[in-house]
Amino acid sequence: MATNSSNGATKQPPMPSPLRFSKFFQSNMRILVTGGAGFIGSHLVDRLMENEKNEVVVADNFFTGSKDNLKKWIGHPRFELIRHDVTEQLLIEVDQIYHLACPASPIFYKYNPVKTIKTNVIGTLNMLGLAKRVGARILLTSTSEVYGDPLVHPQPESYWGNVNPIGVRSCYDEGKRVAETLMFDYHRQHGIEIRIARIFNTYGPRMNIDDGRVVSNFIAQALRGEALTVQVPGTQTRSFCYVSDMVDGLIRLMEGENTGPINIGNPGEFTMIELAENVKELINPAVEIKMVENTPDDPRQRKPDITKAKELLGWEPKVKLRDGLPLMEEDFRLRLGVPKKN
Ligand SMILES: NC(=O)c1ccc[n+]([C@@H]2O[C@H](COP(=O)([O-])OP(=O)(O)OC[C@H]3O[C@@H](n4cnc5c(N)ncnc54)[C@H](O)[C@@H]3O)[C@@H](O)[C@H]2O)c1
Ligand SMILES: O=C(O)[C@H]1O[C@H](OP(=O)(O)OP(=O)(O)OC[C@H]2O[C@@H](n3ccc(=O)[nH]c3=O)[C@H](O)[C@@H]2O)[C@H](O)[C@@H](O)[C@@H]1O
Repeated sequence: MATNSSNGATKQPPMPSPLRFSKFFQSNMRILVTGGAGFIGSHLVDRLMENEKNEVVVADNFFTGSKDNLKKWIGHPRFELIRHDVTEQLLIEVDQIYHLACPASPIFYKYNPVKTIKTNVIGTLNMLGLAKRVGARILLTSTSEVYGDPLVHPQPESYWGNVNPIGVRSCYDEGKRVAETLMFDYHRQHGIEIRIARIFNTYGPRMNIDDGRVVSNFIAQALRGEALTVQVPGTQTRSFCYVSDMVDGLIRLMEGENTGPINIGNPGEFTMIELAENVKELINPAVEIKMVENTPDDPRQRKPDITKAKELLGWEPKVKLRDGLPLMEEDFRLRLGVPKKN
C-alpha cells in the first residue's frame, strides 16, 4: 500500500487480471501512456520500451502530439498506438497508466479552454474509471501551475498555491487541481493506487518548434536569426528540467511506494533575461534580445523544492541547463534544416 500521511485510504485496490500471474503470458506489464505522442510522453515511451517485459499502449488525439514522435515503435510487436480522446471512455486491459494527455503549452491550452478543462476533468475521471475497472496503478502528470503565482518560494508540495480561479490560465491550472482531487478521492473511496507528479518546466528534443514555450521559442528564434522575444518584465523566473531527468523521475515515482504529490523539476532558477542570454551565447551571439508584451497571470517566480523527491524517490536532476540546451539545439537544427557552421 502506498504511503502518504494525508491519504486516509480505507479500501484495498481491486485485483489485477488473473492473466498477469499466468506463466504463459508474454509480457509482465501492460502500460498505457495517454498523451504518449507528445513531447514528454514520447520520451517516456522510449524508456518504457527499452524493457522487454513491457508492452506499451499509447492513446492520443494528436492535438499537440504527432505520430512522428513514435515512428520508431510503430509496427513493433510490444507497441500499440490508438487515436483516442481521453474525454471518451477507453475499454482496455492494462496494469499501469501514465496519464499525460493534456496540451501543456499555454498557447495550446488557452486555444480551446473548455476542451482543456474537459481533458483534465473528464479525461482524468475516465482514466480513473479504467484504473478502477482493471485494478491498474495510475500516475497523473500534474503541474507546478497548481501553485499559481506562488507566494512561497521555492515551492514545497505542502504549499496550497495562489491560483486565479477565473483567469485565462485557470482551464489548465484549476483543471489540474481538480484532476489531483479526483485522484485522491478515487484513492480514498475506491482504493485505487495513485501517483501524482507535479512537473516543473521541462525542455528537450521533440518539443514542437512553434510550441510557444519559452525554451523552444528562444532556440528556434536563435537558429532562424530572429530576435529572442523576452516577455516583460523579463525578471520572472523558471526552473528548467531536461526531459531525460523528468522521465527518470516519473518512472521512479510510478515504481515507488509513495502516492505524492511530489515535485519533479530542476531547482536551477533563471530569469527569462538570463535564459535568453544563455541561448544567445550558446547558439547565436549575433541575435538581439527584445522585450515584448506578456500575457495575463504569468507567474513571477517558480522553483521546486525537491526534498521529497530526493528522500522518497532517490531522485535529483543530472543535466544542467547549459548542457541540455545544446542537445535540444541539435534536434532543432535537424528539423529546421539549419546546419552548424564550423
Ligand atoms: N512540459 C512541461 O514543462 C510540463 C510541465 C508541467 C506539466 N506537464 C504535463 O505533462 C504532460 C505532457 O506534457 P508535454 O509537455 O509532453 O505536452 P504535449 O502537448 O507535447 O503532449 C500532450 C499530449 O497529449 C495529447 N492530448 C491532448 N489532449 C488530449 C485528449 N483530450 N485526448 C488524448 N490526447 C490528448 C496531445 O496530442 C499530446 O500528444 C501534460 O499533462 C502536461 O500538463 C508538462
Ligand atoms: O512548469 C509548469 O508547470 C508549466 O510550465 C509551462 O508554463 P510556463 O512556465 O508559463 O511556460 P512558458 O510559456 O514556457 O513561459 C515561461 C516564461 O517565459 C516567458 N516567455 C515565453 C515565451 C517567449 O517567447 N518569451 C518569454 O519570455 C513567459 O512570459 C513566462 O514567464 C508549461 O508550458 C506548462 O504546461 C507547465 O504546466
